[in-house]
Amino acid sequence: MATTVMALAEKVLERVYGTSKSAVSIAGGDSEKTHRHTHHHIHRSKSYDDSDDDICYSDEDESSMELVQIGAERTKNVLILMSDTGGGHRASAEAIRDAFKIEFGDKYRIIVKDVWKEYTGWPLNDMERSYKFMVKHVQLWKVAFHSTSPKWIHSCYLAAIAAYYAKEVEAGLMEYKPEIIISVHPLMQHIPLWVLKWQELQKRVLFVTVITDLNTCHPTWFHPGVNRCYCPSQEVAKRALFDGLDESQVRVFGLPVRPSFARAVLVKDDLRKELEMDQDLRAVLLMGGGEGMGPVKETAKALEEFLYDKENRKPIGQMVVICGRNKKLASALEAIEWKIPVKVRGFETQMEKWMGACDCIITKAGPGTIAESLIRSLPIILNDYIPGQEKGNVPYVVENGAGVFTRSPKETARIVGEWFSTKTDELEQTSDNARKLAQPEAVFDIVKDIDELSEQRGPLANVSYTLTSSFASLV
Ligand SMILES: CCCCCCCC/C=C\CCCCCCCC(=O)OC[C@H](CO[C@@H]1O[C@H](CO)[C@H](O)[C@H](O)[C@H]1O)OC(=O)CCCCCCC/C=C\CCCCCCCC
Ligand SMILES: O=c1ccn([C@@H]2O[C@H](COP(=O)(O)OP(=O)(O)O)[C@@H](O)[C@H]2O)c(=O)[nH]1
Repeated sequence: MATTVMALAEKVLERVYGTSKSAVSIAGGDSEKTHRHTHHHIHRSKSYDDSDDDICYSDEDESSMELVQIGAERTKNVLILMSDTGGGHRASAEAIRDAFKIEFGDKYRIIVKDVWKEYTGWPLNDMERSYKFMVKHVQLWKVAFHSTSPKWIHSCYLAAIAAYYAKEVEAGLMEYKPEIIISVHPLMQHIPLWVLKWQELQKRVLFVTVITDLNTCHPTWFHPGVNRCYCPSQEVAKRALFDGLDESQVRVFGLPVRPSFARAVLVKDDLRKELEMDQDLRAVLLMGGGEGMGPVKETAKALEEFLYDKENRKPIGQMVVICGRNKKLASALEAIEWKIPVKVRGFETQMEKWMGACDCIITKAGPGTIAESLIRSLPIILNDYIPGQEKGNVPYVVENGAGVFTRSPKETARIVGEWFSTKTDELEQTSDNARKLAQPEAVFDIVKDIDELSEQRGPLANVSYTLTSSFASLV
């Protein structure tokens, strides 16, 4: 079945691009099918001299693309492919960018881009909105997630989209002239890898995937054509091997979290002063990912009740609510007169400070927020998860003793109330467990491994593209 679908999809591609002398593959791995094509919209002749490692694509026609290798010492371009479907992909992309800068200074030029959004059309350029809509209607997301899990189904969808947008994606990739491409998104393996193969660049451009889901991730993350697949946990690594990746492709370092979490020395008292919080009361951080999802308002109201000592008419705790990009939620919460100290914030860029100033966190099971909370040793109450990719994050936290799961706002507030009064030992124990699970160095291990891979490739990897304006006009 998969083979038939692939063959059909390739026929479509042939119609779109004509016949090319380069090898074209759509799905990769076992179901990969290669054809010989001549894409007549790029007239080029290739000269490649193995003996001195010179790579040179010169144009038959000056208006074409030229690919020239230059000195080994120059800055290498690294393109990180991401999309703002949720806040986690951008956070991981920025973490990788910052770690490259810290470790290697100017050796690499890092570009973080949603190439789909900038270069393609519907549905690829509208994934943020579609995703937001789908996760609001969770049953719809559940069906979409699970029904696209079989390889033949998602390969077929992606091949059809590739047939339509390959030229645009190619233009996007060429613009940034990457020697290394890092995908931090589940839907950004197949199409770029196929374009690289079509361009005969697969051997020269390093392509790695950094998975940002902790457990039950979608199989589109796993593409056998990658040079490396960085898995944040052993659970994900097992899935990668099961889906056909080779052990030599898989590395497990942890989920990449911004270096400001790993490297900063933060003192709670100083942070509370800086953030104008109460110095003495224990603090709970309440959030719902980059989009402020989940039962945030209901939980805030319940917390107000449980963190207020009615007998003595004084608060026993304070609360910080980070609403992310959910402006409606922020203004609704700001309009409430609270009995306890409450800070309502919008999208915060220094999450490490807010987490460092608090004693526990309530959040939906977003992998980024979980990994960051573990680094800050915050006991976690998970109050929601997106079906599919976030479901497995719940046992990851709960079974490791780093937190609890409950969907009930009242139960959540009761647990926080106890942690702040009669069960402070439990709070500390959970905090210790969280610290043990944290992998603050993951992002540095990932960039060091990428650097090593790139060094191993030697000067062959030092490819530079020259994209002439007339090539651009062809795409
Ligand atoms: C015969 C069966 C028919 C079934 C019909 C299904 C129609 C297909 C429609 C939609 C495709 C759904 C894609 C599912 C793949 C999901 C891969 C995945 O894990 O995506 C997750 C990301 C979001 O990232 C996560 O965010 C989390 C927090 O919110 C958390 O941070 C986590 O770490 C992240 O991984 O989701 C996306 O990016 C989804 C983008 C949705 C695009 C919707 C486009 C719909 C329009 C047309 C369909 C185009 C077909 C796309 C091809 C997809 C092939 C798999
Ligand atoms: O105001 C905010 C809210 C969230 N985040 C970050 O957004 C990411 C959210 O990722 P997660 O995987 O938890 O959930 P998603 O938003 O992808 O659903 C985390 O790194 C958060 O620290 C942020 O920087 N500022």
